[in-house]
Amino acid sequence: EATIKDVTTFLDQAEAVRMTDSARYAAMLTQLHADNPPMTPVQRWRLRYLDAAQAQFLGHYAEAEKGLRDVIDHSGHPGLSARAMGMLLQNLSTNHRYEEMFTLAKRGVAALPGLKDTVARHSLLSNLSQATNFAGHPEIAIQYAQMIRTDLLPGESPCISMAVEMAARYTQKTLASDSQELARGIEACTAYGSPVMANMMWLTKSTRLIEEGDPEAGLALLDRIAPSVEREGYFAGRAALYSQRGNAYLAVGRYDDARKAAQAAVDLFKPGDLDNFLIDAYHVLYEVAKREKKDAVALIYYQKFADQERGNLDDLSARALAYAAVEQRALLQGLEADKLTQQNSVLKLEKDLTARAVENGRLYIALLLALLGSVTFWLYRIKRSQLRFMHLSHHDGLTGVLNHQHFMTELERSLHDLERRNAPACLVLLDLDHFKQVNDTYGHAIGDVVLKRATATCCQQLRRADLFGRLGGEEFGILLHECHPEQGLVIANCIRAAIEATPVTIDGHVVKYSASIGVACTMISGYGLQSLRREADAALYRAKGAGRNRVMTDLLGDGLVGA
Ligand SMILES: Nc1nc2c(ncn2[C@@H]2O[C@H](COP(=O)(O)OP(=O)(O)OP(=O)(O)O)[C@@H](O)[C@H]2O)c(=O)[nH]1
Repeated sequence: EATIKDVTTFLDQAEAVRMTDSARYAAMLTQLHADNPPMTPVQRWRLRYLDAAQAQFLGHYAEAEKGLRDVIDHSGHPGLSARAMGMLLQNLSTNHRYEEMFTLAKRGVAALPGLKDTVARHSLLSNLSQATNFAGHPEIAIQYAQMIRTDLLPGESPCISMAVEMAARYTQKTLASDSQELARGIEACTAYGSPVMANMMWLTKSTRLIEEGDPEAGLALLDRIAPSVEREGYFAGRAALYSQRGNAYLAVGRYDDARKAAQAAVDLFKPGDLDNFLIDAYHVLYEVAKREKKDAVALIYYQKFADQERGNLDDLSARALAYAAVEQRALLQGLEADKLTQQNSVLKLEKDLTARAVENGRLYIALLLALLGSVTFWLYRIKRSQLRFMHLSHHDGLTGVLNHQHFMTELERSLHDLERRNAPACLVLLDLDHFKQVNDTYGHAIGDVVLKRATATCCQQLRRADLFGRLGGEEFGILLHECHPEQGLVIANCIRAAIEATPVTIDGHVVKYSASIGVACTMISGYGLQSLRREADAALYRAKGAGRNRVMTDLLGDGLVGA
């Protein structure tokens, strides 16, 4: 043996002879393991697959299954995994694990569309074809087989597709021994160099010949292919060869040969095995024993034959049931998926609706808040303008103190209040002196400034509780709360002095001015508004008359304070 130079090439070569030269294939695998050259992960997975294939070929099913499942689940190589699936289908079928087999077949069908590797595709399709044929659906098996043929590249052999199609046609009972397709299939596989598959079709042909009533021709054919079947060592081929021979010998009356052939078939199997070929073999053994009048032996073989046939019938229905179960499950899963999608869309709709309701709710709240805000704002503005109007209607526009009307109203209210509490107060009337002259000399605008300044000066002398108002023109009124006449006189004089001491300076002009003040107090003139006002007016009049810039009161004895 030459040393392995390129592992991939070596693996390719091994795979190429797998179906055509079993012995060489086995030798190549042995060499690869012995040399153990360095390998890439993909090369290792290929070897794992090829080892599993060999284990399966030799009937070591558990070992084969382990390797194949490993490749399917862990190689991460779609082509290799598809081929492993195909081989595992055969494995499971041989071991009557039909539900697992059809479940795997479903997985294979699902993997088909994404499978670019044509070799892997064809391998998977051919195994799917065999699996469905086995399940009693040869019509679907034929379709899978034909899918391979329409997919063939120029120069590629139709051998495999023909072989699986012929198997399905046999199940369908639409195949005659002299069928053109069968002849073409045998031709294709012979040309392809696959004696294993050519032999299986030869065996189908011999079966049909015997069934059609020509056991001589069947026997001749079996004798012709026997060396090749033996050489290839394919288990199913040998079992078919021996049991067919048994049938043919029985049909031509060569009982001894028939018994030997049938026994050879039985010997291939282990006790407890169930197989189609065993039905035929035991049937032959029973018939031979019966014809040789060995009744006890015949009875034993009849029992075996009956067991096999019943087992086979059970197996047939088990396959059909398993197939149906897997189909049903797939259908159910589809329905479940549909239902889930529907439920999901309903849930989504509900979620959308809820979200929208929440959104709407939020919008309403926002609108309400905005409305409330604007109402509050408007209320505030209305209130503010109301207050402003009130202020405007109660105060003098130029000086900011109470206007005449409001001063009089407040004065009356205060006097009532003071009277009730028996508290003293003084009414002060103040009139700027010769104000006409100020206006005439400096103009009206400066007259206004003087009025404002005089007001501000007065305010500085007053307490919070005191009332201060402009009675008109340059005349002002002040109510001094909680104030005795002597106090009133002092405060009035302070105001007068402050006004005199605070001239207005405008554009370099110093505008001097003064005020005359009349004071009337409740302790002398009483709480009556009219009398108090009258007395204060009289005092003011007296102040003017006495030369202005002075304070006069209603005090008896006319105690006057001059400037
Ligand atoms: N600048 C200005 N002048 C005013 C205002 N209201 C009244 N007057 C003026 O105040 C002057 C009042 O003059 P009179 O009543 O003759 O008295 P007076 O000149 O102050 O003389 P006596 O009161 O006798 O000292 C008038 O010339 C009015 O036009 C005002 O709001 N602004």
